[in-house]
Amino acid sequence: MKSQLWLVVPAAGIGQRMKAECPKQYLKINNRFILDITLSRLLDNAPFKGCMVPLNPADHWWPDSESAKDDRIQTCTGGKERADSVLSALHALAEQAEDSDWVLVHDAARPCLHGHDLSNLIDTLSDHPVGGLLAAPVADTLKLAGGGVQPEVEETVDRSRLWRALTPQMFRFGALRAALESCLENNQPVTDESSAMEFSGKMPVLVEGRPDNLKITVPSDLALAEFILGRL
Ligand SMILES: Nc1ccn([C@@H]2O[C@H](COP(=O)(O)OP(=O)(O)OP(=O)(O)O)[C@@H](O)[C@H]2O)c(=O)n1
Ligand SMILES: C[C@](O)(CO)[C@H](O)COP(=O)(O)O
Repeated sequence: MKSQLWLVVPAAGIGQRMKAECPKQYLKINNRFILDITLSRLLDNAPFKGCMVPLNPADHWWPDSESAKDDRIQTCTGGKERADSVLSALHALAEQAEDSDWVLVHDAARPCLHGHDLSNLIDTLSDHPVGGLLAAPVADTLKLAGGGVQPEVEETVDRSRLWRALTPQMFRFGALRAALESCLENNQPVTDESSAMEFSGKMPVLVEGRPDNLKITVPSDLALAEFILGRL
């Protein structure tokens, strides 16, 4: 039987680095919540069986979103860290998904995902035993900072094999769930799904994606995201 494709969009963060009046996923671009833009760009461009969005328990914006009225989308309660929220979503989907199904995880804060990158990731990994992630080769010279209040260069790092991890990241449902459970049980901090799979001994595939798949993180990212979306 063909593996189904599930979508998890972690949206339970508080956007501390954004220093905004609301969590950044509820800031607006062209009068739409960033979360709604992200979800529509995913759900309208790939055949997902279902979508789970972990929300912050204090989230009171969701009922006013377009997505709250979309019956393709379910919600659950997120956790302390992003990995907790993703695992919470996998637990919420456990009755519906098979271990061999694919789950694609994409940050709510990345609304600029290009449809070609989404379909290329899915097509590239569809027969792969492990899965992988969108990523972009590092284009800048990288410096390793020394200690101290005014950081100084300790060394210049060889960037020839360094990539920036993006999202979506796509793995088999059962394997990702087990990998995240193991990391969290062992207090192994992970900031993306690939790290959890790596800790379980796997080697996820790097699928090159557009560097403008921006994660809105700090205030200056908002205008940049608006510009990028205007050109997609
Ligand atoms: N406990 C958390 C933390 C983050 N996220 C989500 O994970 C994505 C990427 O995380 P990040 O950019 O770090 O968002 P925040 O944690 O909100 O940002 P900050 O670290 O500045 O607070 C975001 O869509 C965020 O909503 C989540 O679902 N649950
Ligand atoms: C998942 C991610 O977007 C890949 O780069 C990144 O790790 C999220 O990190 P954050 O600190 O939760 O923003």
